[in-house]
Amino acid sequence: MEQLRLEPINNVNGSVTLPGSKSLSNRILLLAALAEGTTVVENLLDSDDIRHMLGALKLLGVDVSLNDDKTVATVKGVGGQLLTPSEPLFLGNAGTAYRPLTAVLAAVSGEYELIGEPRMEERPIGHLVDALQALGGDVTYLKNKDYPPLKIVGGQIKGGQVEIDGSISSQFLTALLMAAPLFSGDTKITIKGALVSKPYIDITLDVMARFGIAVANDDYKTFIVKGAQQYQAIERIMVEGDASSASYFVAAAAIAGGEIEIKGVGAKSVQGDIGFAKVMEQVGAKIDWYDERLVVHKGQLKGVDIDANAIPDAAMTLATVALFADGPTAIRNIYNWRVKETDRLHAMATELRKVGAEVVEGEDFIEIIPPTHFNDVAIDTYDDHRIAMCFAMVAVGGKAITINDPKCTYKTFPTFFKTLASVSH
Ligand SMILES: O=C(O)C1=C[C@@H](OP(=O)(O)O)[C@@H](O)[C@H](O)C1
Ligand SMILES: C=C(OP(=O)(O)O)C(=O)O
Repeated sequence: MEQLRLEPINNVNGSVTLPGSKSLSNRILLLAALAEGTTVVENLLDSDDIRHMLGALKLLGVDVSLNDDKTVATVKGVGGQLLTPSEPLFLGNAGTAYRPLTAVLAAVSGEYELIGEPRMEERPIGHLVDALQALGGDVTYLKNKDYPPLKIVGGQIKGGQVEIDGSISSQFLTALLMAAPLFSGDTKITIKGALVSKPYIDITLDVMARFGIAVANDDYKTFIVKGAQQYQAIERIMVEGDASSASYFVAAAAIAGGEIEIKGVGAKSVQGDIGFAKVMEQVGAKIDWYDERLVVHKGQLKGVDIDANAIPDAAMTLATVALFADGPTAIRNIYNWRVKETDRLHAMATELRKVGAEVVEGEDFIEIIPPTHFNDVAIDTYDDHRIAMCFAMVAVGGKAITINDPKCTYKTFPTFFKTLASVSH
């Protein structure tokens, strides 16, 4: 297994340009593919999750051409007419590809098999399949009920009234919303239970609006989408920098600045994970806010007790910032950490303890008491990009650490360690 040794970093300083947002890149690619007309996508993320969406679109007959560094895509929209692919669509462990494609392919004519990595077969999708089946969609499980892989015979959905459970993943509602304009009739979606990760629905509604589809949103409880509509291409669309990826540099500057300028997200971001920067202000970071960038300086860091339901991805970064805070940190309302790339609650608790922290792992929360002594250990990353990136913060805090399988960062941020090195002194 590959390992990356990180020696203690004394100071971070400089400027970072973020790669494009994963959540925006995959939404924009899918809607551009379905649209009438050609869309040019700029600042596209080049990472595994996007590669899986691009691979699927190719097999579905969509013409997408990329520039040399794969950050500009020209997508020739097919106006909702996709091909039946010659082989199953392999979607890796990319939730932002698997879930939206499930709903969209249930809505358009054709036969499809959606497969993924072994971990994808452990990530639930039953709430989405229940809703699609209730609407008359032909979606069946190829192995275990409620989990991928799936077989879909598309083109059966007329719309109507449907409930969807929002308590495990917002991606199910995102998927249904994105597919609903393709149903033959209007759809009224009612949320059952709590809606987790709510800001991701704002990203979905924003991207749909940019491609010409309005959704009536009654306080995130019901959504009405008109049927038999076409997405309309956008001549040029720029993907914002990734706000979840920004979290590592916000944290690094707060722990060891210097000062880091982070270009690509700021006060005007459509991504909920920008909220992490607000949490870091509570922790003690000093942040200057601009529309599309942040400048972050070191602060005296203190423990906080927060509800992180709205920022599940970025909140993982807080768990390693907590190692350098005065006093304990609690991160609450994060049950769905358990159904992402790995059981993140258990994995984070295990690795934080290895470093020397005292940790309480609750069913839906984690509490971290900073170490009195840091152990120089090798961090297992569980094929989870965010665990690898979070634990780099140990080196930023001046303690040596080894990261096992560092290339797991390729899921969303292949250049992460290089970018961190560029601001490390
Ligand atoms: O819609 C999206 O782009 C995402 C939604 C979130 O998932 P959940 O809604 O499952 O929490 C987030 O964790 C994921 O990385 C991306
Ligand atoms: C949960 C994540 O990914 P996915 O889009 O596969 O759900 C993530 O990137 O942290």
